[in-house]
Amino acid sequence: MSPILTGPQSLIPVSVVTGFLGSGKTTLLNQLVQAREMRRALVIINEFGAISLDHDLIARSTDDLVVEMMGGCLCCTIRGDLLRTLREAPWRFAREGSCWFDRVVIETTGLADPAPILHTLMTDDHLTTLYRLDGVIATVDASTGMTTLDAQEEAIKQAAMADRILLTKTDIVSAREQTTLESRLHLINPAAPIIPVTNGQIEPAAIFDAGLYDPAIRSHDVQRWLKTEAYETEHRGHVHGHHHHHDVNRHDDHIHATCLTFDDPLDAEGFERWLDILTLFKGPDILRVKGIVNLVGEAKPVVIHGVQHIFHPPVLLESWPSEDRRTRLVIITRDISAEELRATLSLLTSGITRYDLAGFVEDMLNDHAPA
Ligand SMILES: Nc1nc2c(ncn2[C@@H]2O[C@H](COP(=O)(O)OP(=O)(O)OP(=O)(O)O)[C@@H](O)[C@H]2O)c(=O)[nH]1
Repeated sequence: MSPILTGPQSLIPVSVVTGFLGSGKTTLLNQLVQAREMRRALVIINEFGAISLDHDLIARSTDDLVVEMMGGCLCCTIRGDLLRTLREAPWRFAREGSCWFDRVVIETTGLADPAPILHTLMTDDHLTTLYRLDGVIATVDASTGMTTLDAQEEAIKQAAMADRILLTKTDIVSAREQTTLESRLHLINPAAPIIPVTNGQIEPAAIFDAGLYDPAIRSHDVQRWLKTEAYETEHRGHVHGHHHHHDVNRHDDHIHATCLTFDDPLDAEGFERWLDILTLFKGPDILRVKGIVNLVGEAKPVVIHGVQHIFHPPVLLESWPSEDRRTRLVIITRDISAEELRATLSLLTSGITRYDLAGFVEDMLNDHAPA
């Protein structure tokens, strides 16, 4: 390599896109990958839970630049999957003997604590000879951001560590709600510009090439988190926040993902009723519903997105992304067990009786009754 190309600028920039469940990371990536600046980007997606849908949902034209990682929560597998993927990528994706990509974008899971990810990117001996951390981008959902910041520490960390905060879904909140959330975000992270973004539409220049990530200009909390991470890595192995475990569907004692598949097409009415009742009674604890659905009488697949109490308009895809025509749902819940969720599935069957429904509603209410 010519000396002119050595130094930090010759390293491949890595951007980390973080943001809580359903806050619009994939929507943003789907827009970004269309941009000229992203032609030679390697995109690494990680998803929480055993069934992966993002890979099917990301723009088809980008197939060969998307690498997907499975196996659970990215903050836990950092030592394994991500590290290995990044180390191997230059030769695994070499074309005619040289590294083919000139940028890496990593989408974290919505539950990822960014600290261990950033720590690894900044300190791993091998990675720092290949890559430089360009920037951390956090998406914050304007419609559910406040409740999320109240309930989930991960969301605060994500916003605090970002160089840029992208405030998504401002199209569905009032100006007042937006301002209140912006003020709170500004307190959490005074250094990051807050950029409103609708449906992922933003110029890549506005978020890339932020310069070397510099924790020194981040808040004291961020420095403390990064230091804690360094300490824990050195002294105790990788332990942070939640228990280490091998169940890919579990994040901590409260949050876990349930994956449901249905071989036969679903009745639209029953399906809708089931979703309605779930959100009505369990709304705040249904953190995320994501799925590709095969409905009776509809040849095209329907993609559904729920984020807490908000159900986004379903989208009809032009065609099935693969041979797999089954309905696949991922439901991420807080303090609702997979068994409880499965028990609600009787609502999906069309021949439901009033009695069943009443019983179900009663069960839900009892669950919420004070002990
Ligand atoms: N109205 C509106 N909806 C949006 C906007 N951005 C994203 N959405 C919708 O929000 C839902 C979730 O978006 P995703 O991009 O899948 O969110 P995500 O952060 O990738 O979700 P996870 O990977 O599950 O954490 C989808 O239905 C999107 O269409 C926006 O700016 N406005």
